Amino acid sequence: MTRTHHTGPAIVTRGLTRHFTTRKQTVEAVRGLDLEIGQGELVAFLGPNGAGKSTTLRMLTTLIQPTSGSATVAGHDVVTGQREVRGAIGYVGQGNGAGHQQRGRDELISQGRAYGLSRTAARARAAELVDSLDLGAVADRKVSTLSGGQRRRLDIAMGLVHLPRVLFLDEPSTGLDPQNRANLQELVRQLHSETGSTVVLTTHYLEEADALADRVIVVDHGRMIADDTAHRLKSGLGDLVRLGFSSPEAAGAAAARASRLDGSRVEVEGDEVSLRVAAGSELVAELVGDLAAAGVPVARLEVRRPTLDDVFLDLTGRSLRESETTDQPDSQTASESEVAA
Ligand SMILES: Nc1ncnc2c1ncn2[C@@H]1O[C@H](COP(=O)(O)OP(=O)(O)OP(=O)(O)O)[C@@H](O)[C@H]1O
Repeated sequence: MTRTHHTGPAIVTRGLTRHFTTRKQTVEAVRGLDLEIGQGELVAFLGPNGAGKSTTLRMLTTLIQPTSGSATVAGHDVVTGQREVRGAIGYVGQGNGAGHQQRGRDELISQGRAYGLSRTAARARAAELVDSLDLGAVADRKVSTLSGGQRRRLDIAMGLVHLPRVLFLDEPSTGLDPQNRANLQELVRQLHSETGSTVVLTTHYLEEADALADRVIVVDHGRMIADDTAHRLKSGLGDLVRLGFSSPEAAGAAAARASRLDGSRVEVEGDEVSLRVAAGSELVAELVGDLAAAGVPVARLEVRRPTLDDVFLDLTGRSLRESETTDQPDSQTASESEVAA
C-alpha cells in the first residue's frame, strides 16, 4: 500500500477544550491545549487518571467534538474534515475493538474492506500485518482465545491496516504484564522507525513514556504542564542528593554550607539534608570534602538521577504514582448520551 503526504505538522491544536456536562456537574476534561506535533514524531501524553489524555485523543480522532478551540490532524480539521482525518489516522482505543468470535485474520480483512480496500488487497494487507507483527501463530484463532498481549498486538494491527500517517494508541500497554509491556513497547518503536508514521500514545506508566517517546507531554487536570524530551525534563531538575548526618544539628550546619552551592535547592528533615544540584556527582564530592573539613562529616550519601515522577512532583507538588491511586476520575461512568459538547 502507498499513502499520500501533506506537508506541515501532523497535529496542531489551538485552545482545544472539552467540557462534559452531566446532571450533577461540568467536568473541564481538557482546558485550552495548544500543541504542535511534527510528522514522524513519537509523542507520549503522560498524566494521572482523569488528566484528560483520552479525551484529547478522542477529539483528535474525531470520536467527540471539542467544546471550543480547534485541531487539525494530517492537515484536516477534526470537525469540518472528519472523513479526511479518519482516512489518515489509525486509532487503537483502550477497549479491545476486535470482535470475539472471528479469527484475527478475518478481523483484519474486514477492517481493510471498511477502509475501501478490495477483497484481494485486504487479504494481502492482512497477511503483511500478520507477518510484520508476528501474529502468525495466532491469526487463525478466534479472538476470544487470545491472551491480553496477543489481543493488544492484534488491536495495533487493526489500527495499521490502512497505513495511517498518524497512529493514536490509547494506553496501549495497560493491563499487560511487564514482559508483554516490554514486547509491545519494542513493537511500537519498531513500527515507528519502519513506517515513519507519527505516533501519539497516552500512558500513565512513567517508564513507558521515558523509554519510548522522543517527546513527553505531561498533562494534569486538563492542562499541559510540560512538553519536552524526557531527558531534558529530567536534567532540568538536576541530580537529587541525600546526605545523612549524626544529628539534626549537624544536618542544619551542613544545609547552611550546601545552600552556598550554585543553583542548589536544599531541604532539611531530621538528620537528613536533601538537595538538588546540576551535575550532582561532581559537586557532591567537593561538598563532602568541604563538610568533613568543617567538622560535619557525612554519614550516609545517595545521589540519584531524577525520574519523570520527580518532574511531575516538581511541577504539581504531588507524585504521579500517588495521584494514580488518589485522583479517581469524577464521572467516568457517565454515558455519552448524558454528555453535552
Ligand atoms: N463521557 C464522559 N462524561 C463525563 N465525564 C467524562 C467523560 N469522559 C471523560 N470524562 C471526565 O473527563 C476527565 C478526563 O478524563 P479522561 O478519560 O480524558 O482522562 P485520562 O487522562 O485519559 O484518564 P485515564 O488515564 O484514567 O484514562 C475525567 O474527570 C473524566 O471523568
